[in-house]
Amino acid sequence: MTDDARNQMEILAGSLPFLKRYDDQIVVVKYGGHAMGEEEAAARFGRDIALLEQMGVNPVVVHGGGPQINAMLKRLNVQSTFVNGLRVTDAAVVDVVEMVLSGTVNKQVSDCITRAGAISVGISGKDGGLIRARKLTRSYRDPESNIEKVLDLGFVGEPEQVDPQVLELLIAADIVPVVAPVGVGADGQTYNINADTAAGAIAGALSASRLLMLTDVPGVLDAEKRLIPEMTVARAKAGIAEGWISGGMIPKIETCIYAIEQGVKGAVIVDGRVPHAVLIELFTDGGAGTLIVP
Ligand SMILES: Nc1ncnc2c1ncn2[C@@H]1O[C@H](COP(=O)(O)OP(=O)(O)O)[C@@H](O)[C@H]1O
Ligand SMILES: CC(=O)N[C@@H](CCC(=O)OP(=O)(O)O)C(=O)O
Repeated sequence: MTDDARNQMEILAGSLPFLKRYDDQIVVVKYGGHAMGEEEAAARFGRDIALLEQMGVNPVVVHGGGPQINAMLKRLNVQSTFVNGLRVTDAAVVDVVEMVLSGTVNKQVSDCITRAGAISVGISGKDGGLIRARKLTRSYRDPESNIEKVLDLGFVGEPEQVDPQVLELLIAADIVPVVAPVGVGADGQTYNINADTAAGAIAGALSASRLLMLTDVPGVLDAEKRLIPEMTVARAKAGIAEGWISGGMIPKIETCIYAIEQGVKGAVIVDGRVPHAVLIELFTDGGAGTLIVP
């Protein structure tokens, strides 16, 4: 037997405790638009998810697509801006958001997983009554007048109720669900939901054992740009207040805190551009990225 073959078998044998830990467990993977990268990276992600399914883990993918929406808005000459990592979404923007997320991106992601040998079905939060949304209302203190004001983000929604039945049916049939973060209101209005928020709500509703947030940075970085391997909820909140956690990292952190409060055992922010990021996180002792702990 060659050294290579021996090493390979060592790795396989070493994964037994992790296989037991995650056997039949639900792992929600949030696949950020920035993590998607080139074709080869996406194919590799598909193979990792297919491998998890084959190993007896139940992966559920919730994807983003911020950069992909930006590209389409630019092509169509529609303007949009962000406030605290959330896209201000008017009627024209919400149409483009749904088209890109539930269309192109959703199908690309489920196709990557299916081509890697698992069966994957892409749906949006509007399918099967998965995500009932309501308009997100945020208040902020106006620095000039020091008065509390309500921020109007248009058709940005937050999950009001998640009915995981459709996901449970797919999981029971050994199908990997891929979810686009679009929800529908009681009145039939389509809402643009931040993908991190949607992933957290789905992880909570499914009582997932892990929530992995794949993005384009090594994890949460401190004010000196050093990776923080483990962070308490209190430190995360301080980071937002002090400003060294900003932009798209804010909904990620808020989601991890929410998921932990809902009973998800571990919420991690990892660099999705690193080959096999998902497997490293789940099947090694050290893991990767930033683990948020209570
Ligand atoms: N403290 C921080 N640590 C890491 N990234 C941060 C921090 N504060 C802000 N960010 C920003 O958050 C971004 C990740 O959020 P986002 O762009 O929404 O990613 P995704 O598309 O994967 O959801 C990073 O690229 C970085 O620019
Ligand atoms: C309300 C809001 O901001 N929605 C996001 C939905 C996509 C998303 O979250 O994509 P990433 O995970 O790639 O950032 C947006 O319009 O960009």
